[in-house]
Amino acid sequence: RKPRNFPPGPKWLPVLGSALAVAKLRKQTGYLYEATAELGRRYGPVVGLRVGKDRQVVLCGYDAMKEMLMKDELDGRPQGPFYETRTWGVRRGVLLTDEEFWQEQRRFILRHLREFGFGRRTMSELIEGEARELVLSLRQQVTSPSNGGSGALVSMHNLFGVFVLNTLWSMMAGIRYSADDIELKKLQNLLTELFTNIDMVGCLFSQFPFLRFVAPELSGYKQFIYIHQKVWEFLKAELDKHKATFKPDDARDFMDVYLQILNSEKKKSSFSESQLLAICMDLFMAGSETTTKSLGFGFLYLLLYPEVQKKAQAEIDAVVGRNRLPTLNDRPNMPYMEAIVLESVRMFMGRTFSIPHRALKDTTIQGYNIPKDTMVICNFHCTLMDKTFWGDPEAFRPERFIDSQGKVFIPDMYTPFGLGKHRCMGETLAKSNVFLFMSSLLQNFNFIVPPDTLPPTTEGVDGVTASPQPFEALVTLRT
Ligand code: HEM
Repeated sequence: RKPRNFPPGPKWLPVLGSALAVAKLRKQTGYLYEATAELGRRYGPVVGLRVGKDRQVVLCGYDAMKEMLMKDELDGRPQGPFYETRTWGVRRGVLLTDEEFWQEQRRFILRHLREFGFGRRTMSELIEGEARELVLSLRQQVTSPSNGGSGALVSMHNLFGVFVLNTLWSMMAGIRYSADDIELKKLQNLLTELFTNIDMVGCLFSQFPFLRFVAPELSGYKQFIYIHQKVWEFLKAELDKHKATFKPDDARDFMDVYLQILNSEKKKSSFSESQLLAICMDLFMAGSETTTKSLGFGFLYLLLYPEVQKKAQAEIDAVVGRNRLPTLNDRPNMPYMEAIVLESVRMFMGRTFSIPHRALKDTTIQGYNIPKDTMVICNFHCTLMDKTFWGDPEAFRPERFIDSQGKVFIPDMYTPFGLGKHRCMGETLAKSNVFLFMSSLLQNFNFIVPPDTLPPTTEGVDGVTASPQPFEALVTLRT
């Protein structure tokens, strides 16, 4: 039964709820974000759904999103097998936990990651180092005699993964992976596969939990467990190495600081070894896929909009020159590059949702009743790709973020990192990564659509977060 004054939406059928209506629209439009945006056009900016056991509210407008993100009683995260199985039966980590447990852990992570550079000068140096490695590795490919020294065909959508992860992992665990690390590559491929097969609102086995037992493979349960086990084993091996070399008075990275707390008598009950592994898993997942895909979409559009590439290169030449790589200190003087970063993230997040929230008690959004335990999620497509607001949302036009004085201007409607207390913890790191990786590459190389091939499609691959479809660029050295 629909609760009284619940947000409007498609009819609820027994057992399935509105699952069929959503699935039909998804088939027609190709994407879950498009399907729910269509429901927003039909029913208004607050759409009420039931998918299997889950009561879901999808927000399709800025006012509704802002109201939700700023309300404490909507700061919960969903519960159920999907959110518990990933950490072996109890919700742990920081991405999908709530209330006191989450507050304590979020505060601790932010405070201590800062000690190792997060948001500080050391972080810029780390990213600059990774950008340098990326440029060197691409230069080797481009100038390789096997390519006749005249450029190389480079697979762009997965070029950045390891370099992006290294900027976070150096602070978390003091580790820098090589771009050819087979184990890490395997793990990243598994994660990409997982992210393609589930949605931000869950998947078949989370909405119809009995399917775990009757159709473990078909419902995605088996794959979900397998991939989480692999990630867990990978992180556990790193933790074991840390424990073997741990010195109580000499914390080398975040893992060590956490181990210090675990060894101390004063530790609070939310701290445990499995919580440390869950934090690592959350940051691993939240930190690398998002930034990598923003870079992927960014370069895809730079291929499609060569004039944007030229304008960016002119700014880089004027501010940085060619004798050194860009640094974060150059950023205030490079509004066009900054605008390209904002536009790349818009193109990525405009194809996806926020992380789901949960009502901690009965409340309202835009006058509709939201009963306790309802899942509430923002459809960022409706704000970041809103035609009425942006005019030409499908176009890659960094100029939209530059005001008449040539300064960067960010409208309120631009909220790809969320708002309120759950706001993304990695916003500064992510934007700095995209800025330095893009500007360092554009300073040194030209990226064009390979001759005799069609330009890459802007159609993404649906999933938890959208990815660009695999595409290649012909990369040549700038002369
Ligand atoms: C372009 C890159 C990124 C985008 C667009 C992005 C976006 C978001 C969004 C929309 C949320 C959800 C806010 C909410 O639930 O209300 C979030 C949460 C989060 N992000 Fe990011 N993110 C990015 C990169 C990163 C990076 C690099 C990290 C690594 C430190 C990170 C760590 C997190 C964490 C831990 C949360 C959960 C925060 C909480 O619930 O308290 N993100 N992010």
